[in-house]
Amino acid sequence: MENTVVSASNFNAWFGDNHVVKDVTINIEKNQCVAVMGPSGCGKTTFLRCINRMHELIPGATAKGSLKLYSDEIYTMNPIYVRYKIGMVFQRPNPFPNLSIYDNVIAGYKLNGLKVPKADLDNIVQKSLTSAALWNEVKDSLHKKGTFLSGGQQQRLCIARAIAMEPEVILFDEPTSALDPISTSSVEQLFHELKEKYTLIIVTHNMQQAARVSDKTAFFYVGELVEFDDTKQMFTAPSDVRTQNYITGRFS
Ligand SMILES: Nc1ncnc2c1ncn2[C@@H]1O[C@H](COP(=O)(O)OP(=O)(O)OP(=O)(O)O)[C@@H](O)[C@H]1O
Repeated sequence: MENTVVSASNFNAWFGDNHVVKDVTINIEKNQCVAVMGPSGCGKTTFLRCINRMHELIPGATAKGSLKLYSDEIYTMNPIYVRYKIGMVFQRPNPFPNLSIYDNVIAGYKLNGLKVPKADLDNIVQKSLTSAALWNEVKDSLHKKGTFLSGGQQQRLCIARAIAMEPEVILFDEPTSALDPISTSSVEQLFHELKEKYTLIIVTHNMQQAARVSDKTAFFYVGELVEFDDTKQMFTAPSDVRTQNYITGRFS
């Protein structure tokens, strides 16, 4: 489909013999916010980590099937390039503790030895922090360590770090589960702004959050993608009894 940014077709992933993502087929469209839900251990994070080639960093982890960014097979692309284009934000904010706010934002450039003129880096830092709704709070302390920020600010700094690489897609793995309600709300607000420019895929255990922020929801169960539909539809009239059981709290 013309608007599809990420697509999987009969995609599978394993840890050794443990088959944890089973024949997943999905098309994710540009500028959508997609929530990925399901009980613990059903393969949500593994699927997310396949999308930016992080799964293979674990010894014994393998994958098979088609997974594309636009029309390119992700598993034949350069993994470093994949991780620029498909950024990731983790459960716990993980700014580099020894780097300043400024250097955290441009860490992807520094770590990969990309030579960019200082004026351009200044511009990237300002633009990325602005897009992550953090610029006004940190513009006078760019050279202080990122770890002095609050948890919510640190998470927005990690979002700015992903944005700095000009991604197409940003993956979020339970991005607010370590944050207080106010920080959670500011990150959720940010999702609405970010999807104007990027495609967002968010693993969340929080159904209210999925309902608040996502356009579409994917429901995983024991490694299978059981249902993928408009979030409203999924929460009001799911088509599969397993989804129904999950959203009504019959299993967690
Ligand atoms: N590093 C690893 N090594 C071996 N097995 C793993 C590893 N990470 C996850 N698994 C296994 O893969 C399966 C899927 O795990 P995954 O983390 O993808 O599930 P999840 O749906 O994201 O769970 P949760 O909601 O609890 O985070 C589980 O059986 C888990 O034990």
